[in-house]
Amino acid sequence: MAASLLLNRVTRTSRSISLHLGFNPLFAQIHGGRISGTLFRERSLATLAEGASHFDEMVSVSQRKYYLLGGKGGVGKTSCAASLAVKFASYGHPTIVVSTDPAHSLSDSFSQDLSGGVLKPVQGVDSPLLALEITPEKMKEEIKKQTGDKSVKNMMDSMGLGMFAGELGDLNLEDMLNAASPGIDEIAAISKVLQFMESPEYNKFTRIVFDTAPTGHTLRLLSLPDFYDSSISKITKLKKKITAAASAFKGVFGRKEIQQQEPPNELDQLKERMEKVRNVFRDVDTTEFVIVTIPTVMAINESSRLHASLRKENVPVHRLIVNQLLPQSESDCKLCSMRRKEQTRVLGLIQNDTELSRLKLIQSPLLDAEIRGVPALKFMGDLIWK
Ligand SMILES: Nc1ncnc2c1ncn2[C@@H]1O[C@H](COP(=O)(O)OP(=O)(O)OP(=O)(O)O)[C@@H](O)[C@H]1O
Repeated sequence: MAASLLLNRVTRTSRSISLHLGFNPLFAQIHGGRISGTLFRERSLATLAEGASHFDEMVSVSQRKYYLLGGKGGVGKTSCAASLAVKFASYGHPTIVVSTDPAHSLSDSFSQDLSGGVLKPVQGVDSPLLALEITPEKMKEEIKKQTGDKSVKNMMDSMGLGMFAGELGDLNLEDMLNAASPGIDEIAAISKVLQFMESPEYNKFTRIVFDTAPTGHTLRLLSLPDFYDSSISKITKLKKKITAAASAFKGVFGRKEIQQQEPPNELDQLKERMEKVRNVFRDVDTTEFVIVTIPTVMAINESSRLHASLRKENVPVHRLIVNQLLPQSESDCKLCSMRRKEQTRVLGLIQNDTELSRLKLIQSPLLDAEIRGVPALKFMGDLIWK
């Protein structure tokens, strides 16, 4: 799309952007020069272009791909995830974008109501693009229904089978589900998404983009499937013991033996879905975690630790977005030039960081307006995903 046409669409449809247009260096760059008396050098664009994302690789495969975007709070995860989803859709991939952050901002980012915990079509995109803001409370209820409302120990006690409860150690599902645990919110969310994925009506969606919660939550998300898996295994083992005990008890009183091979129950299904989550996270052919950061020492350090943890968990990571980079300008205020110097220094730190230097660096400029609405996301997407 011609830059001027895009600019017109942004101006028409995104009030917040158009209010700032006359002062936006990037929009100015697109027009090749002078706006509001400010001249922007051609080399600004050249510098930004160096940090290409190799989007052709991301878009070319027709099989389904999962992209998880994560990083420190407020760095631009939602904006990058939403812009990627819009870009995939505009390249013909039916796409779903899912927020697993309990503090959702997809609706704000798209400037549309996407709340309610159900998949909703995003307006203003040519190909199918659905968005989902996961409602953790709904999902917790669902898990509780599957595992029972009581703690496992209480349940065993009330059944007069307390002697088996030791098998479970300190496991208390109710506490686990009620704890203010973002990891559980996340895993519940992803498990819910997998449920959607299993349904044939969603088969056609070839790109699934996750806007994840800030770093700490996401790391818990990655380790939780294993925790759930072992917990569920314990419960299943216990259930088998109880079934065997009940069977012996009934046998003594001349009742028919309970069949040893039961059909899969809800716990088994939950376990299966946990395994799927774990496998999806680690599958190099289908999944990629994109780290989003900003050019500050603190954010870079956190991103480096995030990458180390993801690597340890065998989660595929190939790209690092450094967002909110100040574009070059000849007429800099003192603050801008000091910040730019600092940002250049931080980019140097990335190059020397043993974790982050392995990644493809994507440089994303700081725009002088909030990125809200599909036209603005398209604009941002064209700068990042190329
Ligand atoms: N490159 C950019 N230029 C200008 N504004 C930006 C840029 N990237 C993000 N923003 C703005 O910064 C704010 C935070 O962005 P966003 O919601 O995408 O971050 P986040 O990492 O998802 O935040 P949270 O951790 O709170 O979910 C938004 O107002 C967004 O429009």
